[in-house]
Formats: sequence, structure tokens, C-alpha cells
Amino acid sequence: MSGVPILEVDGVSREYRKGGLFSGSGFKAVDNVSFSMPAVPQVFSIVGESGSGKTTLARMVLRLVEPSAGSIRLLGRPLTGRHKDRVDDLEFRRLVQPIFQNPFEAFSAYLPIEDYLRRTAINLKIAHTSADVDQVCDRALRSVGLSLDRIRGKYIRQFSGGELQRISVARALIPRPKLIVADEPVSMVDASLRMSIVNLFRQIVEEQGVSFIYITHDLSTAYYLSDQVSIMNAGRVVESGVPTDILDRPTHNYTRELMAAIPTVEERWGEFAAIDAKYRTNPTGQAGAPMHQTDRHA
Ligand SMILES: Nc1ncnc2c1ncn2[C@@H]1O[C@H](COP(=O)(O)OP(=O)(O)OP(=O)(O)O)[C@@H](O)[C@H]1O
Repeated sequence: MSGVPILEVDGVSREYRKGGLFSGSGFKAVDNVSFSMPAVPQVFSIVGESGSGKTTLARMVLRLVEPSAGSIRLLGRPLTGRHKDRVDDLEFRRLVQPIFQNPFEAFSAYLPIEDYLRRTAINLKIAHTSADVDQVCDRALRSVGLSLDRIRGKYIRQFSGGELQRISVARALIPRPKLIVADEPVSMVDASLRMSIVNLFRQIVEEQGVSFIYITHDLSTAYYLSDQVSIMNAGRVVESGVPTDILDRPTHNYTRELMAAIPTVEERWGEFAAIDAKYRTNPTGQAGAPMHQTDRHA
């Protein structure tokens, strides 16, 4: 495997204006952020409260927002600016895929869900014949515990949030990307399913060699899942390192405050007890129940 880092973010900033055109002032949503993700597949988490700049940073990596300053390199090649060896759009979409927060917004209510997977395979030129397209989609779905036969002809209303998020992950896996940028991917998913999605990410890192940027406000899932964590506050990275170092020896007050916001064992127990109670009123786990068969196995 080449030793070239998957991603190098170097002194990246993004400025916006606050207030009116004449009375307002500029501010940095992201302020001089640098980090690097090594060639070896890993999960890099960016943790911070609402407004800390996480999504803006993710959107710059996804090339949806242009940095005001700094540079981003993918596998040693520029993603930003006008360089002659800049990664082109098709290549970029094959190498880097997003997963967004709300799986219900990721798909239209009026199209069978497999159409999205097929379109990704066709648009990214991953498969050409209809049989190949089906095979590529089925392979991706199987790697998240589903299959093309199981989703065929179904619409979003026929899936749970956890299943839809798995389908979003399958769609992202179609081009066999090197990097997935997942922005708050479990915040809209029922608490009982969160860990199964997070475990699925870990499995994909290990079995398929895909690196993840995991954006979250939840320090506990980041701690559980990540190889490296950066804590963001007011656009800046205030702390970074391996999760155990950060949680055992936080150096910044903001990190301590985030840690204090992690529920205690008793509070978590209350959450699980509530889920358990829902189950007792609906033991079959059918429509409306919090957990689905397909979401149990990761
Ligand atoms: N297009 C924009 N124009 C102006 N301000 C913006 C724009 N996008 C983001 N911001 C501002 O930049 C700051 C950082 O926003 P960002 O969405 O990156 O934070 P976040 O940490 O992802 O928060 P959340 O978890 O709520 O999405 C916020 O103050 C936000 O209002």
C-alpha cells in the first residue's frame, strides 16, 4: 500500500458574513484547521457543538464549499484551487462519498429506493449493463446486511430510519471509495440502532479498507469508534489525538465541558429502560417498533 496520506487539510479557513451587506462583519466559520489522515484506513472524528464549524469543514472536504484560505489534498493531489493535477469531478466522486444526517431527506418519496443505487452506479460509470449494475448494487447492499431482492420495488416509507441509513451507506460504497464523509449520520436514528450503524462503519473500515471522517456532537460514539479525534470549538481545532488520550487527559476546558455532557451510566440505563418498555408493548418489533430485524446484526 502506498504511504501517501488519504487526506491532508492544511491551514483551511472559511469566512462568511454575519449581519447585513453593509452593516455586517466577516467571521471565520472554520479558522486555520489542519489535520492529516494516513494511508492506513481509519476513522477520524470531528467533534463539537452546534455552530462549531464541523459541517463547513466537511463540506470543504466534499468540495461543496471552497475554502477562503488553505489547501486540501486527496492522495497527494490538490482538491482545491486551480491546479493542473487537481482531482477531476468524476474521479473525486468515485474516491470520496458523503453520508448525510437525515436518511429520509436523502431519497425521494416517489422513486423506488433501488433507483438511487442504480443511478450512482451508472453516473459514476461503475457498471454499464443492467446485469452489472444490479450486481454492483447487490454487493454494496449485502455489505450492509441487506440485498437488492429485499429492497426491490420499495419506497422510503417502507423502511425504518436505521434501514434507510444502511441503504445510504450502501449507496456510498458503490464506487468502492477511499473516503466516506459522514456528517452526523446517527443523530436522526433511534438510540437503539445507533451502535449498530457505528459498528457497521468499523466493519467497513476493516473489511473494505475505507477511511471515514465521522462528524458528530456526540463524544461517546466518537470515543468508541475513532482512531483519531479532533475537537472543534468556534471554528478552531482545540484538541486532537487518540480518543483515550483526549478523554483521559483533556487539556482544553471545552473538551471537559463536552465530556460532562456525556450521559452517566444511570442516564444511559434510563434510555435503555425506556426502549425496553416500548418493546414490551410491541414485542414483535413490527411497524412502529424501535428496532428492526435487519438492524440487529452489525
Ligand atoms: N452559508 C453560510 N453563510 C453564512 N454563515 C454560515 C454558512 N454556513 C455556515 N454558517 C455559519 O458558520 C458557523 C458554523 O456552522 P456549521 O454548520 O459548520 O457548524 P456545525 O458545527 O456543523 O453545527 P451543526 O451541528 O448545528 O450543523 C455557524 O455560525 C453557521 O451559522
